[in-house]
Amino acid sequence: MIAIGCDHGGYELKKEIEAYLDSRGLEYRDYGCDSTDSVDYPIYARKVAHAIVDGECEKGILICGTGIGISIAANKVPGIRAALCTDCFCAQATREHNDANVLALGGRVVGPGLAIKIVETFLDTPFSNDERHIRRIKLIEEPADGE
Ligand SMILES: O=C(CO)[C@H](O)[C@H](O)[C@H](O)COP(=O)(O)O
Repeated sequence: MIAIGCDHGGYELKKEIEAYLDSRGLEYRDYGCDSTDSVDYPIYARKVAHAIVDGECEKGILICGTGIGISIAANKVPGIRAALCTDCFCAQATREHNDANVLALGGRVVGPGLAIKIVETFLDTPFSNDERHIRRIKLIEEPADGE
């Protein structure tokens, strides 16, 4: 299950991404917002982040105007690794290296065609399970003694 959320700056792109997920038969839960009326992105970032850390969803997609504010807010929730991506190289790398569990996008930055390729890459790329990447991800949550 994929958790998806946005603010008003990401609403239109969210609907495009949902149509793509529907076309692939991928299940998702929409945590809002529900229109282009102005709202506050941290609320939706937290809803999606908690859906993941509480185990309701495996991955999340968050969209605001730039993707910046909503990714900063999501990354405040322990266990969330939200990656703001503007290209497919970063989407692939953040899955392989960071085991990112949230993709953040800017609805005012990337067009729907590129955004959907980024979503596809993010969802279809597995974590590498490489020892060095596992070690670094653990260090994000639990810094080593003396740091
Ligand atoms: O938080 C953001 C920037 O980091 C998002 O892009 C928001 O969508 C943006 O700030 C909203 O701006 P608005 O002028 O209130 O539409």
